[in-house]
Amino acid sequence: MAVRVGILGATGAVGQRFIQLLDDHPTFELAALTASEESAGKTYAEAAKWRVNAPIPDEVAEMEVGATTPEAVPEDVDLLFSSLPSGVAAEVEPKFLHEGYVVSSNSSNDRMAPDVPLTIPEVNAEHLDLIEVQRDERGWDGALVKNPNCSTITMVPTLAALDQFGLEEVHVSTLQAVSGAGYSGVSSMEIIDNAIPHIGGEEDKMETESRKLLGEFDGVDVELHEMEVAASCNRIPTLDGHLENVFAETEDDVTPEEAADAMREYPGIDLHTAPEQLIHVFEDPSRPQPRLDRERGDGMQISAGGIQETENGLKYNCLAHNTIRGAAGASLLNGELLVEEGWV
Ligand SMILES: NC(=O)C1=CN([C@@H]2O[C@H](COP(=O)(O)OP(=O)(O)OC[C@H]3O[C@@H](n4cnc5c(N)ncnc54)[C@H](OP(=O)(O)O)[C@@H]3O)[C@@H](O)[C@H]2O)C=CC1
Ligand SMILES: N[C@@H](CC(=O)OP(=O)(O)O)C(=O)O
Repeated sequence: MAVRVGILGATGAVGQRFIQLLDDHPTFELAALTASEESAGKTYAEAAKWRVNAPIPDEVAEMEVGATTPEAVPEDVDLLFSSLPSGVAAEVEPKFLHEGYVVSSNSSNDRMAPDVPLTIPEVNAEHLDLIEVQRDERGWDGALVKNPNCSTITMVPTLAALDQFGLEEVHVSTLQAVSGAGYSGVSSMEIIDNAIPHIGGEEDKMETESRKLLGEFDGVDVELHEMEVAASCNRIPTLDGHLENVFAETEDDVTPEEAADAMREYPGIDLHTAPEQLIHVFEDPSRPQPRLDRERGDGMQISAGGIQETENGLKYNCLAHNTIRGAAGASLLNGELLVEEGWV
């Protein structure tokens, strides 16, 4: 049976990716679109500055955009995807949760809240049971689930694969695409012929969210993973696809071959939007590259390569599409997991 879904913040860059990914989805039927007061009342085609390189699906172009309030969303909508600016989401999402909506959110507010599941379905699906705790503590009939930050989600599946060797310390340096900052986030004069060695708040997100994602859930709390994570985040002039250089220290000795096997064999999940193989490992040390590899698995696969031994562990590179696996695709996959596990 079809699951009726809506998108909060549907006109934005991530909202547009949701629309692209929901087109022809086998179970999700798009039934509501919301945005700011400025867009409310317009058709989607009038309200959205469409920038995806495929046309707006015909049936979506003519849909009316509503205000981002529970009253503007039909009651029979089962699941909401949220891609609002985090300040707006912090104010608005709780209103929907009080009204009983289940919200799969990409916005960064509440990701580290102890009673909010922060999930990558292939990595820590069991954290979803935090919803019980959340409902008890907040009195919500609905449920709030978050996906991690785009740079975090690029690295964490590779770390999950290496955790069997005892992760102790992780250093990561990122080369992040401009789409991560949104359409007007970085001006062309700032970024062409340049690199910017600072992205506000990003390093802290990578250092904390990764430890929650790999943390142990005991049925009540998530105990953060003990590894130390230090991140350095940089913006470079690519359009999509975050590339990261990771240095991982492990308790046990691990060869590059063992690490590559662990990544290749890390299990995927049987959900519509999930790639068949979660991590693709390149032998060619010059891969992965953003332009060549970001679309692998329809933008949902993680790529890794250049795995080498260091004194205390390994170094390697990884890459993912930041607005698909790192944003809309991540929320969509969490939505599919919520349905699969019976929360919707
Ligand atoms: N993981 C990643 O790579 C990325 C994550 N993100 C995160 O996703 C979220 C959305 O980002 P992005 O799509 O780039 O943002 P945009 O600015 O492109 O879109 C924001 C959306 O929110 C709506 N909106 C803005 N203000 C309000 C308001 N006061 N009330 C209701 N709706 C409002 C906008 O509507 P309107 O068109 O009417 O203004 C629009 O639909 C952010 O939290 C961002 O940090 C973003 C990019 C990439
Ligand atoms: N900060 C990310 C994008 C982003 O918006 O992240 P978050 O979902 O944590 O707000 C980038 O610039 O590439």
